[in-house]
Amino acid sequence: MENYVLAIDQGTTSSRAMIFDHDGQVVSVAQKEFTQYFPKPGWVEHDPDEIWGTTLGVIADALGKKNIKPSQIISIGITNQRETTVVWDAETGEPIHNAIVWQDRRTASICDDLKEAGYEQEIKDKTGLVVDAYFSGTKIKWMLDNVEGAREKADAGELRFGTIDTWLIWKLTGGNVHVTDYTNASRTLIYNIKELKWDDSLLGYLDVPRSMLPEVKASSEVYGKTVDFHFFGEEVEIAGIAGDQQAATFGQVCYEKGMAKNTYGTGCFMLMNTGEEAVASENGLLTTIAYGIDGKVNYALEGSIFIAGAAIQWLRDELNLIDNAPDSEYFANKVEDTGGVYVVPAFAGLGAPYWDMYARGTIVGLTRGSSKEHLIRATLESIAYQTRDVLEAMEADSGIELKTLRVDGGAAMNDFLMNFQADILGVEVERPKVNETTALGAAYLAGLAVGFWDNKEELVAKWDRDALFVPKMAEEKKEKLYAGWQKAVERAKDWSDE
Ligand SMILES: Nc1ncnc2c1ncn2[C@@H]1O[C@H](COP(=O)(O)OP(=O)(O)O)[C@@H](O)[C@H]1O
Ligand SMILES: O=P(O)(O)OC[C@H](O)CO
Repeated sequence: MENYVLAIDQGTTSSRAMIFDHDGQVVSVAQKEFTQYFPKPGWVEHDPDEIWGTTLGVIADALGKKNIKPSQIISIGITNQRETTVVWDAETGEPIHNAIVWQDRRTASICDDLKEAGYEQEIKDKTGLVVDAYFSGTKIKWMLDNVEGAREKADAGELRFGTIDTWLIWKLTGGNVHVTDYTNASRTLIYNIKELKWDDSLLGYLDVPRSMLPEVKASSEVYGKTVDFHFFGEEVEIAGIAGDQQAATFGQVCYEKGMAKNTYGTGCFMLMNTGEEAVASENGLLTTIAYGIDGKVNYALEGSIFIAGAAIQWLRDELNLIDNAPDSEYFANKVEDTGGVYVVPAFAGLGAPYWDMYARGTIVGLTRGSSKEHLIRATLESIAYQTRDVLEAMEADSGIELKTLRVDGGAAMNDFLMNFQADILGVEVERPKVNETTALGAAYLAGLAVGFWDNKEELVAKWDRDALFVPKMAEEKKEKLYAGWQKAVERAKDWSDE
């Protein structure tokens, strides 16, 4: 009977299970959306139990659809929305609060306090991150300070913290294993990415007790086994962990220094492998761990864009301009251009390279003739412009001029967007046949750990191109359009005073 690797891809809006064969092809997939809670403007929460429930559900569905027995699953890889923070009671396993999601802005004032106290440079030097509400550290502090009794319990060693990988592994192993990997730890604001350890000074600044923290491991090794009860009678090894953007980098086989990928999902995240060197950014990017495998750690420069595909969901759900995301391509193609309209989707502030927690969404350039089609096209184009902002920073920081950008994720299926992306970057854009590179990367990590695949070279040979988008736009037009975008961004900055 054939063996497979199971990848669990726990994303911002849905949980997915994907089963891969030895060729790296998707054999079965199941997906379930879950509830997004917006208790106040700028706040975003998930229910950790619903995340767990949907995860178990999609595993069962993916197996059931193709009649695959759990005994055929050789190992499990986990990849996850990053930074999203869960704190639970070690004894009961009950979360003390909803998960605070990466997009949540409630801790902006904690970040301001850290900056005022003069910790910004030290935090950047140690963690590779900027001080922003995006990362887990301030979210942990908020929970300990605001949930009744939490601080006392944390001080007594009775609470556990985890990003979503850690939470799922805790549940899958029946509360036996409390781990994370380098990539997820590197998003917390409390982990020293050069010394590879939780940092006592940073923990002190945020009042986070060390007893809450998971053990940090490589991205590809056996962490533990599922308990029988949850995994339908089988104990299966959990053998891969990576944050979703790092997993996509691994699935896109960007193993060489200078290779980069951009994933167009809820947000948009470009990562460039910088090899074994942690390159400090001078231009508003993050330095992060790409993966840790075979006793070595590879670093990446990252440009994190908070809102990309989510802006298309906004067109669909809030403005009711389209019935589904792919329709955006149809409407965008009905007009020659946006008629001068720019949409800056700073719904959750602006991430790289601006890092403005107080920016908010803006539409500029409207005239009496502006139409639904113009607005839809401008929203799609905003994803490409944000990517150019990040690419410029990345080329400046790395000194590497990118020839080709590998793309993936839901919105990378939009050919209009990919053509415009190539045009506005002046760089070729290539899309692989397996667009689910996030899950694929997690599967590769889990498969390598148990010998299902031998080495990275074997994986490189499996990468196959679906489409190549070549830049065609005249230089002058490209730069004029981009200058308009930069002007629009200025209008979105520093808007909210909450
Ligand atoms: N054809 C499309 N054109 C534009 N956006 C799309 C298209 N298909 C999906 N999307 C957007 O991509 C996102 C889903 O991509 P996915 O990779 O599943 O994201 P995530 O893992 O963040 O949930 C949604 O925000 C959706 O609006
Ligand atoms: O769930 P995604 O794919 O939108 O990814 C979210 C990122 O990990 C946030 O850092």
